[in-house]
Amino acid sequence: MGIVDEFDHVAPRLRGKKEGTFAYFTVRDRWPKIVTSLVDQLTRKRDALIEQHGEDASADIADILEKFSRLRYEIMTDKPLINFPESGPDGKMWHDWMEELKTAVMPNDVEELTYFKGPWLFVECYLYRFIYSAFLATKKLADMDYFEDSKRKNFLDHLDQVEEAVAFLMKITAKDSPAHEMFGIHQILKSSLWGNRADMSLTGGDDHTMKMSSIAASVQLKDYILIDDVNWLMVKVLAPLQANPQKLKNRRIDIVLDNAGVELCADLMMAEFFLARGFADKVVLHGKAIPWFVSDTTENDFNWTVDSLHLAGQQSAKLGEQIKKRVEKMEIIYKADLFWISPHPYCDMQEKAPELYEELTTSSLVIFKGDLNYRKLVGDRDWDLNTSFKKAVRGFDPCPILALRTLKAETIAGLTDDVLKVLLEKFDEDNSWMTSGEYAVCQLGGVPPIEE
Ligand SMILES: O=P(O)(O)OC[C@H]1O[C@](O)(CO)[C@@H](O)[C@@H]1O
Repeated sequence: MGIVDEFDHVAPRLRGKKEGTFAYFTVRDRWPKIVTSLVDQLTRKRDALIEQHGEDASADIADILEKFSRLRYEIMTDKPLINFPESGPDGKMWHDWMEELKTAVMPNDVEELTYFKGPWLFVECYLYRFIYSAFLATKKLADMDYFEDSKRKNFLDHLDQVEEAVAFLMKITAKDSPAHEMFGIHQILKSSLWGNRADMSLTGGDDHTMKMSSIAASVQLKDYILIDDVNWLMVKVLAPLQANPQKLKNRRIDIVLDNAGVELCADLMMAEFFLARGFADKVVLHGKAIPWFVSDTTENDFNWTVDSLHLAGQQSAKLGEQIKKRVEKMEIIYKADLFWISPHPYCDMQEKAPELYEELTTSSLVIFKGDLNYRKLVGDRDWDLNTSFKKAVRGFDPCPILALRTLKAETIAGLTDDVLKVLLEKFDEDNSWMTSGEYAVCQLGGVPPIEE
């Protein structure tokens, strides 16, 4: 049903207008802060950019700064979203989606599509697309990744942690390793999960350094995982994949990436683990086509990270070489479908991006990394906390899906009564556990429950 849906009454979409919520705080404080930090960066880099690109860059910067100062004002005064120029591969689509949303979802009040009143997920994606359009309209800075510095710094700040985690991976994937075939799955998946703690959009691009390696976190932070379906995943998906009774040669696992930096390193480790331990013949990594949500992975980040792994140490250097070989042999493939930078929940994928959906049906497992992907899985709605995950994804099941997410938004589904009781005792009315990034889920969908 697209953006228009008949299920709206089931659970309302999150919106920034409700005071006291994280969405409200995000629109009021976090978005202006992210825009301000871009302004600071451009001002700081002005001379260097002019030296690199010539005098045209000066006018480009002035133009962007002017647009950003208007953007900040419009966010803070809750103005209606305006169409940006229909440029870029998805410019026309954005135009249509905004019209669709204004006329269909909010038919009685066109004015409602404002920064605070519009659906939080839609408006937040719009914000990052607006920022991109400001650069895209320039003569010299259209290709600039304005979030690059913080992404690279995040990687460089975690070199020791990356090397420690990769050393574990190398040990369990070595040809002569005595480790049982299933050994390491919990650590590798949870290392990828906890890598998601270190994202930079929560802090508006400021430092967010992980003190321990993601592998150490996988062991030490067990109690912070509110839903842990990894055993179920092993039984229902990974064991049959590894046994491969039909001797298939095209077993495929997909990872829908989230942040560059330390999280991407853990995701690359996970891809290598699946290939080296015989769970898949091919791993497809899905990244973003443009700079997105501050720290999301683009193709450039992927290539840079693989090329830079050697900076972390010897084991990481080996991993980097191994990944390059796998990319050449097309055992690891990087893709960036435009759907991942659209504002749609994943229940709309079949309608909005049928080819991508079809492609995912050929996969044995799609792993969705991070908070934004989770918000899109459950439609960014205010579900009752014990609503089943199956209900919240509203029919999205191209194949088994696994969400590896640390909680940074007030939406979640599938909590058991026992977990809810513990949370209630610890936090009472305080919702901070939903947004602090301290808690996490490893949640499986698209396969029958274990007891069936
Ligand atoms: O990198 P992640 O895990 O997708 O998180 C993105 C962050 O931005 C948000 O979308 C809110 O601005 C949160 O959901 C989350 O804090």
